[in-house]
Amino acid sequence: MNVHKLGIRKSNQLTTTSHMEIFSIFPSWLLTTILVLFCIFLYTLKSNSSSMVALKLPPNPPKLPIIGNMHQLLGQPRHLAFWKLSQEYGPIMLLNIGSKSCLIISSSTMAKQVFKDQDHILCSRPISKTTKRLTYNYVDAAFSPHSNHSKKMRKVLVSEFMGPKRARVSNHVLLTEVEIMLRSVSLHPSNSAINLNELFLALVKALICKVAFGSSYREQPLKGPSLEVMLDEVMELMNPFLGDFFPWFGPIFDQISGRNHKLEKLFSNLDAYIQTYIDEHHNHIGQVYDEDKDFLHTLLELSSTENASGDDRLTIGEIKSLIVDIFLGGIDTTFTTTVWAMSEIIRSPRVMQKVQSEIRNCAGRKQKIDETDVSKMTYLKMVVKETLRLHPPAALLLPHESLSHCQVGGYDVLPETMVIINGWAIGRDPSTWGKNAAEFYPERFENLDQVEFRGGNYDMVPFGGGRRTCPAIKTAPATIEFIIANLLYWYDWKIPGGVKNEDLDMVEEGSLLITKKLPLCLIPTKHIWEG
Ligand code: HEM
Repeated sequence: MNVHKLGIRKSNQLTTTSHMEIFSIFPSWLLTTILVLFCIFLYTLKSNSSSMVALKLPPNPPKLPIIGNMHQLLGQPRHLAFWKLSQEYGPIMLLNIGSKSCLIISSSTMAKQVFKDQDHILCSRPISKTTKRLTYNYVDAAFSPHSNHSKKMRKVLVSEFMGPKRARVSNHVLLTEVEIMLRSVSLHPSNSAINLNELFLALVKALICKVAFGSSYREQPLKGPSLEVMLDEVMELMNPFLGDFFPWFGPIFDQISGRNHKLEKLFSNLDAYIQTYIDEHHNHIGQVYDEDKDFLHTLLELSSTENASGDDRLTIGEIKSLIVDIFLGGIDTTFTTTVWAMSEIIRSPRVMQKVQSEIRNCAGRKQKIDETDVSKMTYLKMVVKETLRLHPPAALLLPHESLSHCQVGGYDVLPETMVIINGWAIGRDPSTWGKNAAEFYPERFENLDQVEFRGGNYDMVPFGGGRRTCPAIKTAPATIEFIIANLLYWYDWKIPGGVKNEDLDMVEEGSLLITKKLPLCLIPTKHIWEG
């Protein structure tokens, strides 16, 4: 009994002592803090798990462990794979590709919510190994995640490359390059086909580079690969690296497969290409009149302490990244659309006849067509619009990314979700465009004045939308109209080999940029005016 009592007492004593010891080691305020923090932790855990339960995520096709939905995208162009899935799962879907969640948008209603209602949240860009490297670690305008810096760079690009200051030069360069193109057509052996892909690529490349580098631009670089070779490599490397989606094992495969090495080599070639122009411009910068300054001159001025201060001053990396932006954003998109436009026109004798007579009537008999003539060519504008509806060169635009949690179409979208807008599917949606959605029919725009590239309804989105809209939304169509107007004014065109117009091959190729698989080769005949 005593022993028992003693035992109890002893154990009580022990307990009391150990409490005392704890209190002596940890002061009471610390223990209280730990207790409060623990309660907050439990509460957060509970509220997180209850909000997880309450989340309403978009429809998600069945997925496999580790790779997620990747197997559903293999072996076909991505815009087609997404479109097929959307037929089953709807205009908003959530796919998992490795570690990334991707929201796939396939209707104008959903696109409107992304570009308008939630634009402030869905305006960022996902990071990837290729874009990070080619943009000098995201100091550019086009591919950087949303930030004050990316906004600043977009402003510089828009005002200095596309703004009114540069418009005069751009127009002059366009006129000159179109003349060069027409001369090369006139020198072509008669009755033989011209490869219009080559013709348009040379024109657009010269146009962008002459506005960027001025008269120092050379068609072939002094050393290293040509710009078009580098652009082809960019397109290949823009396809995601495994490491972008599978951070645990992907980087090893990227290393073994040689993709990392390819990217490094491409970057160093592209960097050297731009550096040559920077060196040349540095050598002459004091000797150039204001009116002769090209884009690169202006950027270099903005990098000097005399002309810019603090945050406004550009670094050499920032300058190079803006040049990369206009190369990647401007050349292939414009030249590919011109090829599609000319292909659709030649395929339909009705459209050809109508657009050609408009062009010839509006311009009348003259030596040169100018911008004012083209501004009157309403049917030609519809033809270019219809081309961009059916063949948006960037079928999936550029991916966006969510900055924080938001809702689209009543579904929850979590932070850091990649948002892919299927511009190709939106432009061909029969619920918007009717039964003849897949047909090339420019007249559909006659009564649809409100369907602008960036109209209120997002029925077609070849230039994207919201704050990341393509800054060339007005200038690029005007350039294409001008090229087509000139080709059709001076020449009549036919397909070689007796192929019927409607049988012209229109097979698509590519995943980021959807090009015509076979080059467009046509025979020109100089137009003879009657009387
Ligand atoms: C037919 C020609 C063109 C088409 C169809 C086109 C299409 C696009 C598309 C779909 C985007 C992504 C928009 C988004 O994320 O929502 C984009 C962005 C961009 N484009 Fe274009 N583009 C064309 C011509 C050009 C040209 C000529 C340039 C410059 C010389 C250019 C520069 C850019 C830039 C800098 C961006 C990034 C804008 C940003 O993220 O803020 N594009 N373009």
